[in-house]
Amino acid sequence: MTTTEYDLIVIGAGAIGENVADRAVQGGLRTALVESELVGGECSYWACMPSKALLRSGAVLRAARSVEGAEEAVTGDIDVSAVLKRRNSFTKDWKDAGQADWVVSAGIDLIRGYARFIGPKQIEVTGADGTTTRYSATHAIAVSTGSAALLPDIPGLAESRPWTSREATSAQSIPPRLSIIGGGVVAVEMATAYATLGSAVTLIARNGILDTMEPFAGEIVGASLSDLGVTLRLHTSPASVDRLSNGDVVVHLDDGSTVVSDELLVATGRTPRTDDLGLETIGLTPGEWLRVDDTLRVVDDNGEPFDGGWLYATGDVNHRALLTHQGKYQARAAGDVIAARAEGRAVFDEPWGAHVATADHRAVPQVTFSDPEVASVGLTAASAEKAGYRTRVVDYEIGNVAGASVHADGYKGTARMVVDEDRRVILGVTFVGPDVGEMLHAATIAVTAEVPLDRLWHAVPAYPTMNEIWLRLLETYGRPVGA
Ligand SMILES: Cc1cc2nc3c(=O)[nH]c(=O)nc-3n(C[C@H](O)[C@H](O)[C@H](O)COP(=O)(O)OP(=O)(O)OC[C@H]3O[C@@H](n4cnc5c(N)ncnc54)[C@H](O)[C@@H]3O)c2cc1C
Ligand SMILES: NC(=O)c1ccc[n+]([C@@H]2O[C@H](COP(=O)([O-])OP(=O)(O)OC[C@H]3O[C@@H](n4cnc5c(N)ncnc54)[C@H](O)[C@@H]3O)[C@@H](O)[C@H]2O)c1
Repeated sequence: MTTTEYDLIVIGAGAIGENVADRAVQGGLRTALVESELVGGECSYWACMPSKALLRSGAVLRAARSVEGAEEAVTGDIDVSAVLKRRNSFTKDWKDAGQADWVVSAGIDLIRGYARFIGPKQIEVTGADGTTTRYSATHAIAVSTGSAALLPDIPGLAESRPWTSREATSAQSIPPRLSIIGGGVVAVEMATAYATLGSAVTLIARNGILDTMEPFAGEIVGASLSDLGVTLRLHTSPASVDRLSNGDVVVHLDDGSTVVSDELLVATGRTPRTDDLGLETIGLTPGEWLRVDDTLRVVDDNGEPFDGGWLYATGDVNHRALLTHQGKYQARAAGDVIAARAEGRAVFDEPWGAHVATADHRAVPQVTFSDPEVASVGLTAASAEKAGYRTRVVDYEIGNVAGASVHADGYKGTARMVVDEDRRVILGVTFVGPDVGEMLHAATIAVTAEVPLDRLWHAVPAYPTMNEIWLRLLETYGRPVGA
């Protein structure tokens, strides 16, 4: 069998793999990108975009209903079929011709099929018709195979044909009753979407809601899910699941009660897509996340580049931050550093250098598109304390800001800033409230650039915008008035 050679092979053409390949080509490398399903990956077809499209119409409707004068103009209900049609347009009806065209136009060789390692720097790709072809890389292989929904080991669950995020984001009709296991981001967003679109939703969350975020985020979002009609079953776990002959799904909870629905969505986290990648042929363990250094090189148990440093992993599969924007940030660094190393150019791998993903450790922004939204970056108060910082926590009600009171009648929201008292810089910010997602980037800049609080006073927010929350947080923190 002949083997075709490339400088770099990227496995997985999700948002992250595409960007690794693009940067490497721009850096002068002959690059192949292998994809077994749809070019664009999970984010375009079964995650970010369709989920946000399912949520947006309801968010706009609620926003109009929260402003007197506009409220009176809202005379009808949400148009479910129009929402689903709009969602389908974002996923291009699950066809990837446009994204595949972009890959080719970027100078990347697109290889359709399922890739498996057959040895160091070597892969075999199985096409849809079962034929296999072999490829080798002179410099590097980057694994960008993403993650899949994790099905917990609950008796009867797998047999009851549960939905994962894929079915929840691509459903063409709304089940009358939907139960959801999980209290994280997927569970909360899909509970919001499906309750708005007419399902009777029950959310089963063993640890409460959004439990890795600031506690007030889960409290506010939980209360608003209840207002939307979602039944919350918190601090209880599913013991077993049955799919009855009439199609109903029954979740038996560990408190002895049951939840019956038409569909059951499992939203309990992710598992790496490394189980069938031939990792055993290169000395790695199938099914594990691929641990990397800050230049996205896979590392061995001692933290050293694995097998001399030809293997990279970017995006969900390295488990640093399971978010598209953060994976793409890694991809830019990885594509550039692979090209720099291959061409013998300078490598900038010091913290915050051009070839590292330092922000993964310190400043990961995330917006949860619940109602209200949760926008956060950096450390929570609890995680900052755990990390050993001497902190001060400043809270402020966003509704007291003039811009928020104009934005929506009775605006309710909370902001928190976590300050490193030794350096007087911000470690983390969380905003909860309608439309706070669009305010997050200022916080990301403040945390990433470690802008001193004294200088932040000079970043004047425009009046009357909700960004005046910054001024209120600083005033609450206090400013030295001089001796
Ligand atoms: C419901 C949901 C909503 C989300 N919403 C957001 C959001 O709003 N914002 C955000 O930032 N993040 C969001 N995320 C997270 C985001 O979707 C992921 O972080 C992102 O998709 C990861 O991209 P990736 O390229 O690493 O993996 P993927 O997008 O999974 O791409 C991996 C690609 O590799 C291919 N592949 C796998 N194995 C092989 C193989 N052996 N050979 C060839 N090809 C292979 C797959 O087919 C796939 O196309 C959401 C996730 C979910 C589940
Ligand atoms: N807007 C966004 O940025 C966005 C939206 C959706 C998803 N995502 C990303 O996708 C990833 C996956 O989201 P997710 O919500 O599936 O995971 P998650 O880790 O956010 O939440 C998992 C939830 O499942 C619960 N859980 C775990 N095991 C369980 C079990 N055996 N029984 C009962 N409950 C169990 C956990 O307590 C938690 O509430 C996240 O890391 C997130 O970054 C991002």
